[in-house]
Amino acid sequence: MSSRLLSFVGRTGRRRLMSTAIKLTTVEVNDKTGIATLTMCRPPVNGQNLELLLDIKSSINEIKNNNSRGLIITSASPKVFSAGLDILEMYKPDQQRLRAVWTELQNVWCDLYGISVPTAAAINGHAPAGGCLLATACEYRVMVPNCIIGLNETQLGIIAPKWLVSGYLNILPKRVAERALTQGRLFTTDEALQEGLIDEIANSKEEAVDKCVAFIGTFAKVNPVARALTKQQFRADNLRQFHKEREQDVDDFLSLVNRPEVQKGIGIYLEGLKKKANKQ
Ligand SMILES: CCCCCCCCCCCC/C=C/CC(=O)SCCNC(=O)CCNC(=O)[C@H](O)C(C)(C)COP(=O)(O)OP(=O)(O)OC[C@H]1O[C@@H](n2cnc3c(N)ncnc32)[C@H](O)[C@@H]1OP(=O)(O)O
Repeated sequence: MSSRLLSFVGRTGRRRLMSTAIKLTTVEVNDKTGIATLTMCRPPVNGQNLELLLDIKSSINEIKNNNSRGLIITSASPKVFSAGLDILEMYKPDQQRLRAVWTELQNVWCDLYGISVPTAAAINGHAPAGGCLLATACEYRVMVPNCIIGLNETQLGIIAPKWLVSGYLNILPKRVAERALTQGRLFTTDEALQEGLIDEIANSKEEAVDKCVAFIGTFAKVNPVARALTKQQFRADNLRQFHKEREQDVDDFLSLVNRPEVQKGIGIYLEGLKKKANKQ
């Protein structure tokens, strides 16, 4: 939850500042289906800063505890599912906050990847890097046309750690994954469908959500405990490996981000993003 200062004029005519908590995610449970929709609401691109990651984690936990029959993750932004980590968190960073950001990204991934209920991503816009991470942690993906999805880290001169890649490897044949990762390839919606990175295309967010609901509905007659244990069996090795390496992974991330040449690269990358946005 992020807190913001709201200014208002009170009865005395004096301006007051009030700190309010603003949630960057919402959870809506459909009474009929019992399926929870987790929506990311951090405009313009759902950049994953510390507060968004904390809110995603708390929403996943809420869904774990409210007996929902499934989880759909989507975005309130009209064009972007999530642009991945908020690059501003990595530029001239506060060290403690940077550590917390990466730790919370890890937490979000392992909570979403490991949750027992069926999960699906209604990818209603672009999903590079950390956006792709969220989508590939789910069991099913439906995407709108003319968008991009993929792990582009090598294009940025950085290496995606093993746990970040493991969702990819669950979905894509090893050969396709290796090539895509070494190229830092971003797939168009059509390419993603062709390679199996997404399961279906939908013409709108609503249709994408409906298709996710239909996927989760395929488990209606399956014993939920048997389903959950089977899912766990498939995912346990990746999670075990992740828990072994997670602390080292945070240290590696910090030392990478703090390198002067990486800081310089991030600065240039941010400038490029801003220039591109200003041209539009
Ligand atoms: C050497 C450089 C490296 C940079 C990272 C180094 C980190 C090292 C650590 C290793 C860790 C490995 C794991 C990383 C996981 C990640 O998630 S890294 C994040 C990678 N994400 C991206 O590369 C996506 C960049 N964004 C885009 O490609 C596009 O914005 C979009 C396709 C998602 C959407 O396009 P569009 O709808 O046209 O919006 P824009 O006009 O581009 O953007 C609007 C607005 O948002 C700002 N913005 C976009 N993405 C980010 C972001 N990830 N973080 C922060 N801000 C972002 C963009 O600058 C615009 O802002 P203004 O309107 O100009 O203020």
